[in-house]
Amino acid sequence: MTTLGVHDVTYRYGVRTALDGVSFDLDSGRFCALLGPNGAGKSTLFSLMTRLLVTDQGAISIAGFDLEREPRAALARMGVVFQQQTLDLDMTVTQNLRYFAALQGLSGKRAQKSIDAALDRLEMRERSGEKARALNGGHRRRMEIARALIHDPTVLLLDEPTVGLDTGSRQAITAHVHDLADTGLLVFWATHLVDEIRDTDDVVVLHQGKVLAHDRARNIAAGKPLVDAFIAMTSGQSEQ
Ligand SMILES: Nc1ncnc2c1ncn2[C@@H]1O[C@H](COP(=O)(O)OP(=O)(O)OP(=O)(O)O)[C@@H](O)[C@H]1O
Repeated sequence: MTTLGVHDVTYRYGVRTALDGVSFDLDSGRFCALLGPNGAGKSTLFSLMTRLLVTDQGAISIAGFDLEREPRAALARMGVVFQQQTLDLDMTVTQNLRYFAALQGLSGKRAQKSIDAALDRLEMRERSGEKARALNGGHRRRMEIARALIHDPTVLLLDEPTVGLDTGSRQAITAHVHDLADTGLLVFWATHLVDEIRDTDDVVVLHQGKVLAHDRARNIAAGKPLVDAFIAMTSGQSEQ
């Protein structure tokens, strides 16, 4: 069964077409990069998947639930890390996570068990008593990923999660999230940074609102560095 299905999705901001007939299906246990240059439509697609935006053109399904017809069930199967940081810096790591767990209807021992498991997955347990403000950018991001996992989602969406991080933190987060895919989660990771993608990852290349390619990274690269294939695909096409 398709874990994340996007079928013929179109979205316009007034006269500007941000997404134009976008379709792809993704399976569990995979890391899939949504790769596109600035303005490709990545954030618009994420906003549609999280229902910050809605469209009547096309359909999105998550873990078998249609986002339009069964939004609660669909959204409950998804964990999201937005591009902008969304932590309360004056609360500790655990307090931030407990607050989010409560929003998801988890409390008491059940919440604590989920919080501990999520912290362990991101190697953040020993930082749990620290205020978010005391953490560096990389650890704040890990905490946001831990938070997105508390309700045990099927799909983890991350919108350019390494923006603003130093090289070491970027590499650590990218590696952690690849490990999550190995545990059976579908990870859908928007980026314009080709070096975050491994040969064995799936890639959806988005440009000017259209899917240019959907395949394993090594197939898209076709024996060249992926960055060369990406530049060749996305250059030489006029802006809308
Ligand atoms: N609120 C808006 N009003 C009008 N046009 C918009 C709006 N938001 C985005 N767009 C346009 O829609 C297109 C897709 O933008 P989007 O932000 O989804 O791309 P992106 O791939 O996420 O880019 P970035 O990497 O820069 O965030 C762009 O042409 C952008 O200018």
